[in-house]
Amino acid sequence: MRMERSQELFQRAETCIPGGVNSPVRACRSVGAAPLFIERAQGAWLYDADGNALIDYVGSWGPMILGHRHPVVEDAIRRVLERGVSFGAPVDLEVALAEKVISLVPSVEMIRMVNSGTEATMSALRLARGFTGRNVLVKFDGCYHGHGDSFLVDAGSGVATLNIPGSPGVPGEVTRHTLSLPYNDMDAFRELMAARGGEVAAVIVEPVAGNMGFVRPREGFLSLLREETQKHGALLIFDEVMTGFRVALGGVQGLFGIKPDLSTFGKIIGGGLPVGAYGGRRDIMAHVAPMGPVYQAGTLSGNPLAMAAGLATMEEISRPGFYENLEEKTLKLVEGLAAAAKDAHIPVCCDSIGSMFGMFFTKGPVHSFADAKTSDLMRFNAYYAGMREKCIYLAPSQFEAGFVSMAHGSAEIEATIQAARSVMKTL
Ligand SMILES: Cc1ncc(COP(=O)(O)O)c(C=O)c1O
Ligand SMILES: N[C@H](C=O)CCC(=O)O
Repeated sequence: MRMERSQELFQRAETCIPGGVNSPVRACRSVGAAPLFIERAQGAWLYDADGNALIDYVGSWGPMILGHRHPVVEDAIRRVLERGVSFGAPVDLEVALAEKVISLVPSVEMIRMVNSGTEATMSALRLARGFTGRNVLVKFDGCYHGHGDSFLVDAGSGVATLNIPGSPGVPGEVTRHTLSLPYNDMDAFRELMAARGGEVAAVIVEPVAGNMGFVRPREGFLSLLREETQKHGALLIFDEVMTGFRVALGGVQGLFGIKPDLSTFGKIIGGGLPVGAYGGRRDIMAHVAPMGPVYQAGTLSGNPLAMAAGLATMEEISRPGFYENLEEKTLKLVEGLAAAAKDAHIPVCCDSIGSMFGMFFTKGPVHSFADAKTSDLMRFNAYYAGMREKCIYLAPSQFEAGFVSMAHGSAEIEATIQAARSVMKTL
């Protein structure tokens, strides 16, 4: 694989952007590689600056569920370009997207659009604190809820990848209100709520975790969170920035039939443009300014380009059979990867829900961040390097999930499994 142009661009980037990237995981540091600079994308494929064509399982970290350059999404964006790209005033498209999300997610009665998942979770937490008059936030180790101060305690994604315990610049006065528990540990959660439930403003969770690698909730875990929060007057926030419209049309809450008080979204609802959103019970959302006193605002919030791309994406994924088809592709991929590992006598733990998947290099089982960290990272790094050399583009970290898009056909899935078969033999 040629990399001269990517390397040249990265050297330039390192002189003017911290680490050469605008988000840490992209730098590929933990896998000891240099990032590929992407020139363009089409369907399931990325084309880099050196002309390499790669099968993409990152999908811009989740949004590209239809694949790259879907014609319906592009048409919707083009139509907005003819109207103007930003007005800082209400537009019909924001109402349509709000109505669409509300129609698909029963727990969401009102919703506010923001510009990123980080903004969505920060705003939801402020709202939960404003609504309950309490300060304590309960989260789970290895979950990532964006880079807001309160969430940078035992966090997943880049924080886990770079092995950062917290972050300088985050005041202890803020994080002392954050309590982090092992994911899926029901006894620890019961005990915490029994001791401090009356102080808890919100419990936030990735209802299927994707930022410590892919980890599904144990049976009863999410319903326990629902029962205990209700009992103690705390709000339950499902962070569905990654899982929303990814694992199923109604997100994890639709799949498992649990109604959180608030939910956060991002990624897919923006169709690849910068978007986040938080929504939930009407009586809680009524506290958001200007309807209520909890302040939250945004110059570009509800941006028409992003609303149009999101809305077009949402229409496409609402078509009958969409999720069944996508899940079938993903299962085929995951079964193929597991079989490749088995034949090479390499212990792995593969799993998926909908089109979100993961593979740990451990015999498992993996129920928590501590379990995820038993994965053989040297082996993961070698696997990542081998797959990239074979033009399979995976997230450059064991602590990230993978995504299949509607544009992945059997040829791409089969090529990926064959690449894994040959790489696994070398590990
Ligand atoms: C579950 C979850 N919450 C929040 C975020 C933050 O979103 P963003 O990167 O758009 O700020 C992410 C992704 O980064 C995420 O996966
Ligand atoms: N895991 C993160 C989001 O889901 C990766 C995106 C990023 O931080 O750049």
